[in-house]
Amino acid sequence: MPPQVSTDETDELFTVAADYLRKRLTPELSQPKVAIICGSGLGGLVDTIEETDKVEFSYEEIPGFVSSTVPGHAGKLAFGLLGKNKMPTVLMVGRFHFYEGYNLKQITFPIRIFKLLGVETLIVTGAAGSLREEFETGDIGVLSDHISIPGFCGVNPLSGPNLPAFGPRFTALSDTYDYELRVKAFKAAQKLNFTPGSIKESIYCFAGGPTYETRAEARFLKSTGGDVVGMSTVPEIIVAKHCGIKILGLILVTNKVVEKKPKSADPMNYQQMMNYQDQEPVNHEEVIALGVSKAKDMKNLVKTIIELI
Ligand SMILES: O=P(O)(O)O[C@@H]1C[C@H](O)[C@@H](CO)O1
Ligand SMILES: Nc1nc2[nH]cnc2c(=O)[nH]1
Repeated sequence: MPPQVSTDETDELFTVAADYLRKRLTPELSQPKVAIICGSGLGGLVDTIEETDKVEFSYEEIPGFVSSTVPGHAGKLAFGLLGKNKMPTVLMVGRFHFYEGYNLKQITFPIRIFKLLGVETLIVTGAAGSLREEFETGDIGVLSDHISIPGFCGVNPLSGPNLPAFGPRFTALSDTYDYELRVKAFKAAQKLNFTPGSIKESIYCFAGGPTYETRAEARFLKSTGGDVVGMSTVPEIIVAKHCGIKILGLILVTNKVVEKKPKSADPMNYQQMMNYQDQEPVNHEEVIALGVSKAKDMKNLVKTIIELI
């Protein structure tokens, strides 16, 4: 397991990164109010910013940032004005994942930079597998809560020395997902005439990845009360909550998690055992393709939510 505490994590490092960006932006763009993290296949969200307004930085050039290594995650920060209300916004086009070998401090480093730049609202997007019959591929989940499986084992981005400049040692997560923002998400979907039922409140299970679930793990996750499962989102959300940023989580259901089992399997019945195997394994290409095909809906949704803020 990668080390949990990066030795170079100090208030100073965050300040260096924030100053680096501030110095290269106009006053209007250097104080974003909203930050958006784009999940797998959802990098197209950056097109919601007018080309003329946009200023981009590759992750490699920003002090303290690591690089995106996953296909479908471009690896750049884009600043611009978004929507009719010209909201100053910063987008992370591509995120970092635990399974890339980064520790949770590295993954969540950008969140505290956003805080220093003045961000008040974080919209986290991502791809996830559905654990429930009623969650179809292509549906959008508005996160109402999460279950962090690594968190139960002490794998938490806030472990190690606390940075009091950002928040307290102990952080309550019972009201992590902002109610008003969730209402705005549903209002925006209504305004955009989304098919009723295609956007639902969801509980996100965070699993470390990079493996997708075994059938038994899928059944276990389902029994925990989770609706969808993914390999990201929660670390960033925990750090944002710690430093007092309001949070909205939007998840695109890219696949059904494989978990089917026969009701009464007879191990000697060849035909029944074949049925047991009839669900196709999930793959990342399928996850990205679904993200790209629903990018327009996600873009419109995010833009409309921001116009309601
Ligand atoms: O970054 P997100 O959470 O959108 O990406 C999901 C989780 C894995 O990175 C990948 C699995 O296909 O999609
Ligand atoms: N763990 C997990 N992450 C995903 N991301 C997209 N689909 C899935 C999935 O089925 N399982």
